[in-house]
Amino acid sequence: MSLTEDRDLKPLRIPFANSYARLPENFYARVAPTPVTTPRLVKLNLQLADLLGLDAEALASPEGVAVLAGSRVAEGSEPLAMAYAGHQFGYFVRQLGDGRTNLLGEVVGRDGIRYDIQLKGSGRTPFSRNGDGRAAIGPVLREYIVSEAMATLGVPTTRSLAAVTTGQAVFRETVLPGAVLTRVAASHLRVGTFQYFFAQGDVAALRRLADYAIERHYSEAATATRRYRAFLDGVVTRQAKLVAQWMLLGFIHGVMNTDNTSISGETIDYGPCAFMEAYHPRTVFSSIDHQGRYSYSNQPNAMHWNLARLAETILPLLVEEEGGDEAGLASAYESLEQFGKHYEAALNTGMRRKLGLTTEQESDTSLIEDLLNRMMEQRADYTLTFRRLCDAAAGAEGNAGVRSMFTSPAAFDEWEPRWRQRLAQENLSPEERAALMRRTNPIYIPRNHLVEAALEAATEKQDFQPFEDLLQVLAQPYDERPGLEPYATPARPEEYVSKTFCGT
Ligand SMILES: Nc1ncnc2c1ncn2[C@@H]1O[C@H](COP(=O)(O)OP(=O)(O)OP(=O)(O)O)[C@@H](O)[C@H]1O
Ligand SMILES: [Mg+2]
Repeated sequence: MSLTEDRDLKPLRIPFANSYARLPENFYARVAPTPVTTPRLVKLNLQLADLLGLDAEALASPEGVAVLAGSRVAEGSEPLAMAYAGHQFGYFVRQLGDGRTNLLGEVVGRDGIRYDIQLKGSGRTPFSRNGDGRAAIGPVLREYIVSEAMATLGVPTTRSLAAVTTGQAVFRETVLPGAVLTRVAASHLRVGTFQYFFAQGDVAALRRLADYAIERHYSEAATATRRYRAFLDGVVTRQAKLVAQWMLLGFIHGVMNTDNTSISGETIDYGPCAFMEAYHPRTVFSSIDHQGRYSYSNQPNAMHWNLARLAETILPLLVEEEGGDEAGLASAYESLEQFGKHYEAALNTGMRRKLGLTTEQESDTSLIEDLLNRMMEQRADYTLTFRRLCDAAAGAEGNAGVRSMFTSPAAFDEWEPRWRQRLAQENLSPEERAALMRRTNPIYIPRNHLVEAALEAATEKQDFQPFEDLLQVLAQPYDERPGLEPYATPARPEEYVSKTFCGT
């Protein structure tokens, strides 16, 4: 990138305003990133830098790149690795923690929100266990692509500020180029952070952590009569809405462990994630998820389970707040019960919108289910079916695209009259409806084979052009452009399934 060759240096100043580093010492380990040999900037997110009030030119200078690679600690940075525990595929691990990431510090963005700036892949920490503390270029770019695509699609998520290569090899099944991702989040608090102190029976730390989370993310809870209940309600509501958004986009997180479930309600940790292509509720991408624990349709259950683990950790606070064991427990249950209601509401509203409906009728649920069942039987591409439905909404002459999604188009033809009858009960013109639908059903998502191709070019040939091209297309996911058909098309499933998505 030519910006790195700029000799006219601007000093790098990051206006850190750290709060996590003020918490007690047992919340983290103070540890600086490990310097690397030859850092090289692959990508800098100019818009995000601007939102954070950071000087992009200075970030792209050799000094800035050294900071982004972890070779240099910027002034005001108080690097640390956060402590956390977590249930991984249902099994509890008392101590995980940031084994390959360093929180550099926090900045307050132009939007007034406080953001963590964190390096991922920046070397060993006291939480590394047997890991090397590093990340390979492929997974770093996958996280960059998918997190930024999710942000553009309006899904709460961690963001990607930069990707740099380290010049050092990492050893996985093969030797791979190493890289560091600069990740930005409203915070990196996880359900697992609460579990860490719960496992130690440290109620004082839990209270401190909950108060910190309330101040940072749920200020409305601070003034509530039952602040910890209000906090739990807040997390439950945000996570229910988040998972509904994933479902509406066909997004499969892949590794919904409690340490990968954020308190802020943002999507975090893009490991074995993928967008579903042929619709099937039981789709799994992670090669280690043999039981389908984190399959597409199990995501709401998995999240509800994770939230129950959170509720468990703050039970002592709820008991105190309610003035008794039973009342405290009842409060936790009541809060968790809200998950289904919020999830269903968000899902149904979103699904109606996908179908072009602006009003609500009870029979809509069965209309949606009927379509999804037909899509499942016919292995119809999830994203494209809804997108081509927008063309059909403009008039029956636009049916060809959506019909072609079904192996047997009769499956669509049988459903279509039901849908058209329902549409006729609303007062939108076909053009208005199609336009509305095109703003909710993306045409471009991070197609798995394109993500893989971009990662492969970067890994094998240090060719970052496919990565750049993909990012550019994904920056306008709703706006269908001529010549970009390959970006909208799935690979043949048999080509795709042969790849595994677990490289971290
Ligand atoms: N190469 C590695 N070296 C050291 N620790 C690692 C490495 N890879 C993963 N870990 C640690 O293993 C645990 C689980 O890893 P997981 O893949 O969920 O997280 P991650 O992708 O490293 O990070 P995050 O959740 O912050 O996105 C975490 O504690 C993580 O820090
Ligand atoms: Mg993780």
